[in-house]
Amino acid sequence: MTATLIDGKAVAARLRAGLATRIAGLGWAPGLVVVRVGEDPASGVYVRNKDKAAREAGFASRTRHLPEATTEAELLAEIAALNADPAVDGILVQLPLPAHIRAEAAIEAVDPAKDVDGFHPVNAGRLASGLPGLVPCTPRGAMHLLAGAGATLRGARAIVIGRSQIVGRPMAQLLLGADCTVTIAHSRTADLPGECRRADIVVAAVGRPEMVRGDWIKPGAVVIDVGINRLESGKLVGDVAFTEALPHARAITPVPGGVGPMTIACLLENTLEAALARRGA
Ligand SMILES: NC(=O)C1=CN([C@@H]2O[C@H](COP(=O)(O)OP(=O)(O)OC[C@H]3O[C@@H](n4cnc5c(N)ncnc54)[C@H](OP(=O)(O)O)[C@@H]3O)[C@@H](O)[C@H]2O)C=CC1
Ligand SMILES: Nc1nc(=O)c2c([nH]1)NC[C@@H]1CN(c3ccc(C(=O)N[C@@H](CCC(=O)O)C(=O)O)cc3)C=[N+]21
Repeated sequence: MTATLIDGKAVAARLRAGLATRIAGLGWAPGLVVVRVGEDPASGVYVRNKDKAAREAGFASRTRHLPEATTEAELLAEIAALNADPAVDGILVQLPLPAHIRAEAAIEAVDPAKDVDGFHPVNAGRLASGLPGLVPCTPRGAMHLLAGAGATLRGARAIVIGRSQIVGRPMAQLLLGADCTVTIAHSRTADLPGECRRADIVVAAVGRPEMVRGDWIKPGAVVIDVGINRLESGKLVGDVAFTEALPHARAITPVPGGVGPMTIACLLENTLEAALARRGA
């Protein structure tokens, strides 16, 4: 067997085109503001890509770039102003923030109704309670890819490797909501290869290049590789040893071109949803 490639770039392009069509029919533009503080170099690229994708789909998108020396109080005041601005439907505070600002404080300052990252504890709590709310973009994108790959979720054994607030935990909640039997693995998990070998669905969100080896993949499993790791050579690789996994998996996402583009498309999907909900449309 050799795995089918799950083309996240193509699925994301279709999703964005669908959003563009819906926005063109609205007669008004949903507003997205990305707040960037300081000069984290990777953030520069991500923020530009988000802004470009948002504009192309017809959103009113702008980036608020604050200097590295911005205090936590100043950032919170900026977020409060965006919360109060009726033209703003979605607010994303780009992470990482400078070390002198507490990320939790910034996340909790965002109006949950405008929290298009889905990171606010109100939205995390809604997800964990099975209630509607804004869902984090990367896990949401991963669910779209699983659906597109025709993966059977009900009753399937799924493993999520990683338990971060932004990827692992919400991913596990979404899989649980889709009736998977979910294992959440992390750095203290005993026998990670053994846990992985039982799984019909593998979601790797660790941040360790090619940690998941080919012989950890159950024959016919569907593999979603969230990891984005830049090697010293400059090459981007995932958390899964891609070439090794190919003969075992039924379908697998590449890095790049897998989950990453879906994260941006789902940010736009969340922004449209937030806009429609806020405006009672
Ligand atoms: N494609 C996309 O759009 C996105 C990609 N990413 C990428 O996804 C990856 C994960 O991101 P994020 O969740 O923010 O990372 P975090 O560093 O916040 O979390 C990593 C998780 O992996 C676990 N872990 C670390 N080492 C091991 C190990 N040896 N075995 C098992 N588990 C381990 C940690 O466990 P513990 O909790 O015990 O410390 C932790 O739960 C990164 O490569 C990141 O770049 C992130 C966001 C979006
Ligand atoms: N508040 C906040 N929300 C986020 O969602 C958030 C964040 N902060 N901080 C950083 C991480 C990372 N992230 C990515 C988005 C797109 C790609 C992406 O488009 N990747 C492409 C290109 C990769 C490349 O060439 O660099 C791909 O995988 O094909 C990757 C990673 C969002 N994040």
